[in-house]
Amino acid sequence: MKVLVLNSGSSSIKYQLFRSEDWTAIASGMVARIGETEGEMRLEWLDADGVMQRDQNDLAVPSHQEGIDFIVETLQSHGVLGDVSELSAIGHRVVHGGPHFKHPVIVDADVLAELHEVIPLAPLHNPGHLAGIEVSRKHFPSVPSVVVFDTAFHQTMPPTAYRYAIPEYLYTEHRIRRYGFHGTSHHYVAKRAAELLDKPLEQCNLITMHLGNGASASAIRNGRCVDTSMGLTPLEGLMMGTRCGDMDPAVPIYLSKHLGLNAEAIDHMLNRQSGLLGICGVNDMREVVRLAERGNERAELALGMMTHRLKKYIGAYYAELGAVDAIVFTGGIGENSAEVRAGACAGLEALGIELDAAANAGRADEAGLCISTAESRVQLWVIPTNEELEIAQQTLATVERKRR
Ligand SMILES: Nc1ncnc2c1ncn2[C@@H]1O[C@H](COP(=O)(O)OP(=O)(O)O)[C@@H](O)[C@H]1O
Ligand SMILES: CC(=O)OP(=O)(O)O
Ligand SMILES: [Mg+2]
Repeated sequence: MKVLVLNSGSSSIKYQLFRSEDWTAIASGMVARIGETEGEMRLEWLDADGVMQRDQNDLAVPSHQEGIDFIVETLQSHGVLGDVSELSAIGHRVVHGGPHFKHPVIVDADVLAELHEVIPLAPLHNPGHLAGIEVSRKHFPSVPSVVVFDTAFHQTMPPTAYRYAIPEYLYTEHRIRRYGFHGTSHHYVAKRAAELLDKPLEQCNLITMHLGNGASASAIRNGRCVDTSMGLTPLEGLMMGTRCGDMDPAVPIYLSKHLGLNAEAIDHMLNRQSGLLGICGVNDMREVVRLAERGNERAELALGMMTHRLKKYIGAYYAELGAVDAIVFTGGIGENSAEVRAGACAGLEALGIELDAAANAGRADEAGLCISTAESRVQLWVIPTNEELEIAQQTLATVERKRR
């Protein structure tokens, strides 16, 4: 049997098709630059002889709807999806589950209505997710769709970590609190770290750093999340590609009062024009590092700001946890940028955090890469995330629980 996973982001859709017997990815790919004049489409799949095939083009993809139509049609035209009766379920990443969703659920009319309600809490992400669900229900009306939430793993946080120090009714009536995101990824790498540490997850204290376009850190005590850096929305916490992360909450008030910006303009500025992009004009970390190496001062500052804040969160979460078995780096930046990892760990030797520079220069594959010295009290690991695999496994488990 097969499980298809759609991970629709703000401007891209990543997908993988798994064979559930052994969780082999039999197809994977992405549609990116949705809404731009040139798109980017990549597909890799195993053909009938088990040989990996590739296809790519740069045709424009006007919307998420068309992107998903395109994915399904491409999979079908290459014979990868085959007989629809072989598809057990479709798993969808949903960034914000709001206050209601603590576990994955099978989509029905009530679930769809609740998802529409939480769109304002994740405006960059949730509209794309809904398009994904609607289009896959159109193509495969008989196949259950399951939604897996980024917020779910963080539901174990205590109120001391998830409440904001604002009037109580904002929480009780409006559910304004810290939710946290990238939970599927934090959970996946935490499980992998436990395997690598050779301990049950329930006995591991970890700090996990998911550093992609969006970035967040989590403090994990005995395998459960006790704090995370993102908040009501994915804007709080670390500095990101285009998002500002932490700052004085008076800044938006100042922008409104003294620069005359309305809510829409402030939202756009802080979500899409800030972060690395706001400081040095580019948001791709590869480009930031290249510019910084050539002595570009704005890029040096952007890199320095990002690693300064990573270090602050490592220190804060270390203090919260009291003892830390390992710090895990993942996401496009965490998996690939030795500069960012080195900057985040520099000067933390007194905390028992010792980076091995030669190991840090290596490449992490699925097995994970240990980048701490043998003496380091806290192990440092690079562990590639696989949100799609985690979603596929939770999707199948959800459908099977329903059948029983
Ligand atoms: N070799 C690399 N060195 C540094 N940064 C990288 C490298 N490869 C990818 N990245 C960065 O990873 C980020 C994207 O991360 P990813 O996890 O793929 O994003 P998303 O949040 O969209 O899933 C980009 O900032 C990109 O520059
Ligand atoms: C929640 C979030 O920030 O997701 P992404 O990193 O995919 O943008
Ligand atoms: Mg991501």
